[in-house]
Amino acid sequence: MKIALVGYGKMGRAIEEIAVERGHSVVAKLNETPTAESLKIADVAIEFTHPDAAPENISVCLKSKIPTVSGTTGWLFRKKEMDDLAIENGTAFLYASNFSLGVNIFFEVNKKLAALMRNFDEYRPQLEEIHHIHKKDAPSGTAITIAEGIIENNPKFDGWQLGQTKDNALGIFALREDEVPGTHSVFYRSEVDEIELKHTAYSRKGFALGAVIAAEWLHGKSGVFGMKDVLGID
Ligand SMILES: NC(=O)C1=CN([C@@H]2O[C@H](COP(=O)(O)OP(=O)(O)OC[C@H]3O[C@@H](n4cnc5c(N)ncnc54)[C@H](O)[C@@H]3O)[C@@H](O)[C@H]2O)C=CC1
Ligand SMILES: O=C(O)C1=N[C@H](C(=O)O)C[C@H](O)C1
Repeated sequence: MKIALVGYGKMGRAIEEIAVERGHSVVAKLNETPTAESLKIADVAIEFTHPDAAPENISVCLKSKIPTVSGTTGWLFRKKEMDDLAIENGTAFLYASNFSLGVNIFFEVNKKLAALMRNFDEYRPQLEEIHHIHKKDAPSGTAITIAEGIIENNPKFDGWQLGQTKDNALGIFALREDEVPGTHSVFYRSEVDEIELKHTAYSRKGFALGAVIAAEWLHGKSGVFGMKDVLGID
């Protein structure tokens, strides 16, 4: 498969390494908005850039009819526009807040735990995410997906907020430390004990592998997809 890397930063480089190991060729490494010309020979585009740049980058890829995988976080208020563009242009779009297998399993366990805990008012859920100091957005896209999983399964919550909360808002603590690749925890705390569900990424390799597997899966398809489709999770 011929891959265009839109964004050749930490993730772009990690994706290149895995893509080449898996027999693909990287035909473009772009640190600026792509053009139809720069994408011409690509079978798929993989976009990991910046929250402010992602919608324009993805639009160009989809209008050029290139199936596109995006992992950039912090721009999701414009997701529906991108989904519509994929359909209008007869191509494919796949977004995931986190491409690692472990986190996608965590997402499912989190929803089941939230459903179980909704009848136990003595436990209050709270989220924590820890990332490297270069991260542009807070909370992380992954933490937002985890929060949505709890809100869907516990009618006591109707939204999330950064920091300590009371009542109906789920609290998310976003910490920035050194070069941490990404750690996410859900705590259920009572007066007497605590339950913790935690995922720790040791490096960016799991994110990069998931993005390449998603691109392999997307090649030749049309429509709007997520990691659940790639992993066959119902
Ligand atoms: N979904 C997932 O599994 C993961 C998502 N991410 C997200 O991916 C994004 C990128 O992360 P990193 O690679 O660590 O960041 P980075 O800062 O190392 O790399 C971003 C690259 O995008 C380039 N860029 C900036 N504006 C651009 C534009 N208009 N067009 C094309 N390229 C442009 C920059 O020059 C830079 O090389 C972030 O939003 C991060 O949160 C990161 C890891 C995993
Ligand atoms: O910026 C990062 O590095 C990461 N961003 C994603 C997020 O916002 O959830 C995924 C991963 O945690 C790393």
